[in-house]
This record gives sequence, structure tokens and C-alpha cells, in this order.
Amino acid sequence: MSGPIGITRRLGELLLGTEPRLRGRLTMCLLANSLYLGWLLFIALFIVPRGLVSPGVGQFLMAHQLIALITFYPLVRSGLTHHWSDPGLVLPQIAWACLALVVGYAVSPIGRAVSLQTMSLIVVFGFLSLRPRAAVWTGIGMICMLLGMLVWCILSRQENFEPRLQTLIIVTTCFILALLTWQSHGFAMRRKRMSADRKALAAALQEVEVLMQHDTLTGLYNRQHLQTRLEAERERARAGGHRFCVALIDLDHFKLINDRHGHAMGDHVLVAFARQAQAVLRETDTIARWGGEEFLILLPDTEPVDKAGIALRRLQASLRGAPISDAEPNMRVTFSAGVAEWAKGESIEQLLDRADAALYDAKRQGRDRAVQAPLPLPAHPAPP
Ligand SMILES: Nc1nc2c(ncn2[C@@H]2O[C@H](COP(=O)(O)OP(=O)(O)OP(=O)(O)O)[C@@H](O)[C@H]2O)c(=O)[nH]1
Repeated sequence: MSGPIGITRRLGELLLGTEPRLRGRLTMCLLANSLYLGWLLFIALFIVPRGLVSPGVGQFLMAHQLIALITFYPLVRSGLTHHWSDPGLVLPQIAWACLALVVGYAVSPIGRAVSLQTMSLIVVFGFLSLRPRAAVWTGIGMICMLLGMLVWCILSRQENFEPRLQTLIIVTTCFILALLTWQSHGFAMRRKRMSADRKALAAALQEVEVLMQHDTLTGLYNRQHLQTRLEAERERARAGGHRFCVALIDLDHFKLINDRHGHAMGDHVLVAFARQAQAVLRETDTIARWGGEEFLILLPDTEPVDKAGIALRRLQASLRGAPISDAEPNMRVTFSAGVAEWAKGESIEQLLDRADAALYDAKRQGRDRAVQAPLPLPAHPAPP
């Protein structure tokens, strides 16, 4: 994008970055910086030349604004504070600004005209980002600063400082600050609770997603999820011109296991089979419980060798080699499988029908084997 909009966007990215939370923090920093800059100019061009404060106090206040200008924004923008508990440096910025305001109030009548309102504004800023405890300490810190300053002004008999009037003003301000702090704390607590609720909701959603995609007994993907993956693999194969296979597996004589050893043992066998299958399959293969004692494996990129056949033979060997249950060490489980390679133009339903027919053949031929489904005959053009 070019032109004024593009330039503005690039400038915005340069100043604020692209990460939304960092942008929020930096926006607040820049807002504070504009106040620091405004104050710096006001002190340099108006307050000091007119002698409204002593040169020493003027220099202190200007140095104070300058340090804030060159410290907070660059620190936050550099990303250095990213992992700190207060990444936007909200608390240090509030403390720093309050220090100048209190000094300004103590030493200059003009400071008195603006300091207290600005302090209240700062607490309102804190509303938006402080944590509950930080909000309370900010309020307490401000009130202590103001009361300390009041005592100091009275004891040192500051010029143009009318003790009774100022005590009334400061005590009223402290009362307002306490109320604002209380509100700020409540607001921060609500934000904290909302954030915890959001996290719990995200975790629950993730759990629901896992439950929706998985079979509760074996922990494998369920039929619905594999259907989605099959469709995606078909699209990928269509676009890329490569091959994939499916293997429909059915445990042999599973009813006998249930009848002889009980349903719980049947469940245990299903879980053990799922674990063995996951252990021997490639990471890119996906196995799902298709229903009952049936499983379906999606084997992508099965060329140029017979990768589906290799995977199934590996699974057969591992089932033969290891007992499936410690309680029944002699029990062995075999399976029959129908393997079908996707043919161009074929739907997933047609592919699964061919795998099912091949599985039926494997059962008919005596079980404990895998049968490869023949490729579908090319569709003949309709006779004229
Ligand atoms: N324990 C258990 N059994 C199940 C589950 N789902 C289905 N079954 C049982 O699996 C058995 C499947 O039996 P059949 O379809 O007759 O097949 P088979 O005994 O495996 O025989 P072939 O497939 O012909 O080798 C039935 O008895 C179902 O009750 C399950 O989640 N747990």
C-alpha cells in the first residue's frame, strides 16, 4: 500500500508496533509523553521566564519531564519490559508524574492551580491497567505524598501557602483520591475475574473440541473427525496429484473375546490395539475408531512403494509379538483389513465402499490378512 494511508500505517507500526497489546501500552505511553512534552514547554516558555518558580525548581521540573520523555516510551517500545509484571511501566510512570506534581504544588502557586486535578486524572488512567494491589498502593502512595507535602509546607512556612485553606483542599483531595482508588481496585478485581473466566472458557472450549474430535474409549480420533481429514486429503491429492490410501480394519472374532472374557476385556483389547497401532504407524498417518471394533487408517503419500501394506504388516507383527493383556498373556488379536488407494475423480464415499468390499474379501479368505481393493474401472462414455 502506498500514498498517505500507507505512510501513516507504516509510521503507526514504527511507533506502536503490530502486536495489539503492545500497541495499547505504547498508545498510553505516547499520551503520557504528550503531557510531559506540554509541561516541559509550558515550564520552559512560560513559568521560568516569568519567574513563577525559582530557577532551581524550574530546572528540576524540566529535567523531570525530560527524563520521563526519554525513558518510559523507549523502554516499552524496545520490548525489554515485555515479560515484566508491569510491561507498560504504568506504576513507575504514575509515581514519577506524581512526584513532579507534588513538588510543583509545594513550591509554586501556579502548580497549585493544576496539580490536584492532574493527579486525579492519573488515577483514572490507572483504572484502565493497574492490577488490584497496585491500584491500592498507588492510591495510598498518592495520599501519603500529598499529606507529607502538606505537613512540609506548613512546617517550612512556604510562601503564599495558606495553611487552613490548603489543609481543606488537600484533605478533600485525599478523600476523592481514596474513593477513586477504591473504585480502581474494584475495577481491577473485575478485570482480573473476567480474565480468569476468559481463560477457563478457552480451556473448556479446547476440552470440548478434543471431546468432539476423539473417541472416549480409545482416545483415537473419531469417525467425524477422520471424515473431515479424508475430505481435506482428497483436496490435497487432487491439487498436488499425489496418492493416498485408506485401510479399513476389523478385529477378528471380536465377539468371541467379549463372550469369553467379558465386555471389560473387550474394551481393554480395543484400547491396547489403538495404542499398538499408534506406536507403529508413521506420524503422518491418521488412525480413527470407525465404530465398534472397526478402525480406519488414512495413509497419505503412499507412493512409490506399498507403504500401506508395509504399515499393516508392521502392525500385524507387533500384535503377534506382544501380549495384548497382562491378565491373559496367551491371548492374541488379529485383524483383517481392506486397503483402497484413492483414484482420481473418486469421492470419499466410493473410496470407503471399495475398502469395505476388500475388507469383506479379507474376512471371506480366512481373516488375519489385508486385501488390496482393485482400482475402479474407468467410467465409459455413455453409448450414443
Ligand atoms: N467390548 C466392546 N465390544 C464392542 C464394542 N463395540 C462393539 N463391540 C462388539 O464387537 C462385536 C463385533 O462382533 P461381530 O461384528 O459379529 O464380528 P466379530 O466377532 O469380530 O467377527 P468377524 O468380524 O467376522 O471376525 C459385537 O459383539 C459388539 O458387541 C465396544 O466398544 N466394546
